[in-house]
Amino acid sequence: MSRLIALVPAAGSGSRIGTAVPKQYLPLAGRPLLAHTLAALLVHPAIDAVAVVISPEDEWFDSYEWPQELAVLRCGGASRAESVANGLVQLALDDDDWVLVHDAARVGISQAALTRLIATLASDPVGGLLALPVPDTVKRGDSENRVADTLPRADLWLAQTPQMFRAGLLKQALAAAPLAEITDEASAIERLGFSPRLVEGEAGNFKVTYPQDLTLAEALLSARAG
Ligand SMILES: Nc1ccn([C@@H]2O[C@H](COP(=O)(O)OP(=O)(O)OP(=O)(O)O)[C@@H](O)[C@H]2O)c(=O)n1
Ligand SMILES: C[C@](O)(CO)[C@H](O)COP(=O)(O)O
Repeated sequence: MSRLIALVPAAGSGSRIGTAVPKQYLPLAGRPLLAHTLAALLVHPAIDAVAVVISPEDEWFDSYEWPQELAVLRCGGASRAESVANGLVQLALDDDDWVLVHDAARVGISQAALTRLIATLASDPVGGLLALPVPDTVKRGDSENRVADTLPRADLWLAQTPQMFRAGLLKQALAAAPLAEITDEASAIERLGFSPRLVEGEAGNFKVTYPQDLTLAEALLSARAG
């Protein structure tokens, strides 16, 4: 029987948030940011195991206590895609196993969104991702920040994570892709000619990217804690 393994890339530097402490270890509602993301995955009943990819140079991870069942892979690479590809190599996976890749920085992932993704993709031949239909009018800008035109948005979605694919297909896709150009798993799969399924995500599953996102994330997590 195939398994479902969550893989969390957490080897980034958080350059856009610009803090001395790397983004994944910033304190958020009483715990390092990464701990919230891992906790959401570890409690989901359909997920068999959770692995985190950290940088080989990481000097922070060992300062905290982590759940014993967490697999820690110290093989992060120069880009997110490289960290995911390296992590997949380290895990002993069957080609049929599902891999659910989720950004450490998306702390707001809910159990309901995880269940929706996993249930929708269980019988899908390709796999897919959480994504949000674009809610605003979309403008293309020119080099002087003036509007060049307004784009039709009916078919536009904002890609979130988790992104869930069979291990064999994902490994093949990442091995064939120019990793420096790949910003998510789905785009590597697309390059093989497949069309990943879009499953409706949620606004709370945003990626903590800029300093102001921390306030939002803290409010979301505190509200959920009750
Ligand atoms: N070489 C890298 C770069 C990113 N990531 C991870 O990929 C996720 C999404 O990346 P992003 O939010 O862009 O994080 P950073 O790369 O840390 O941020 P920035 O781009 O602002 O430097 C994060 O959980 C991050 O830790 C990773 O594992 N390895
Ligand atoms: C994978 C991702 O979260 C999808 O939106 C996103 O591409 C990762 O962030 P980055 O800024 O591209 O590293």
